[in-house]
Amino acid sequence: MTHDTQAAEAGHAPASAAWPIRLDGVSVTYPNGTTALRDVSLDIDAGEMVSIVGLSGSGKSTLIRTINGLVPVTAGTVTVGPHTVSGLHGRRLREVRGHVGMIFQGFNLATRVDVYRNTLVGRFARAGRLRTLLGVTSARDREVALTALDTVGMLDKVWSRAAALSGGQQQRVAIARALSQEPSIMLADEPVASLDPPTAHAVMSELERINAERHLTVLVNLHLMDLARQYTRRMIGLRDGELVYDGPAAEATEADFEQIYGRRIRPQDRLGDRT
Ligand SMILES: Nc1ncnc2c1ncn2[C@@H]1O[C@H](COP(=O)(O)OP(=O)(O)OP(=O)(O)O)[C@@H](O)[C@H]1O
Repeated sequence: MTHDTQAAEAGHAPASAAWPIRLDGVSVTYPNGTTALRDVSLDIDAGEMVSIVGLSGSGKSTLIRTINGLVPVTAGTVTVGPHTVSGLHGRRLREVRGHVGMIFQGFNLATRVDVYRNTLVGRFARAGRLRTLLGVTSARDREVALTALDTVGMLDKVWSRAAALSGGQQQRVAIARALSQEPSIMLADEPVASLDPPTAHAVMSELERINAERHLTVLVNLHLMDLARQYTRRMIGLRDGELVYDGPAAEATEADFEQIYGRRIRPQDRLGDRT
């Protein structure tokens, strides 16, 4: 009997397998007329960890948000695993989102609530409306949430209020919340932009480890190219909504930097190396 069959027989959803991501000719124009993505096509394999770099306003957030349907596409198609996201609405879109974990620059935790309950929220991402409304959790929900906290080294803070944690600790809890979903894809929108350099490295290392250990597809927006080089093998560069680089991060040259950022590299473009 497989692990998944055992899990299904025990009455709970099996852990998810990683999903690939495909964008095919995707353009996004917001209702105010701003075009944020222009004819972007890319393929990300299941289990890959890929960074997206570019200046503020280049379209990084928009790209990531098309993947879980937070931003509708104007043209083209977005496919995640077996689902075409573009065109989905309502319950079917919510179902797909349940498989996509998301981490934000500002952590988005309920700061007055303890770490445990913040993490358990991830378990409701794939639950029915009634169970979510009633807030009913199973023994497995509690176990998955606590395991996720253990994975990111936050188990000893389980009863702390989120507001009492440092930025780096809050981002770890946000990662644990996303892991509690047992996601097939993890999207991270500038996850380290609010953190000091050592903490930024620690959080990036965490994402790198989760990608390797769980074989989870990870897509991470970064505005600093040196972080992309240090933590991801493949880097995508956006400039004014256009894909201008897609290749090995380590091999990106100063000329590639200029192509993506439209200017020469400056000292403030580097966070510094991991220790
Ligand atoms: N909801 C929105 N309505 C209208 N325009 C938007 C909206 N969201 C983003 N934009 C515009 O779309 C373009 C791309 O923005 P986006 O946030 O995707 O870029 P980004 O590279 O993630 O930048 P940042 O790091 O500053 O968020 C910008 O010109 C931005 O002003």
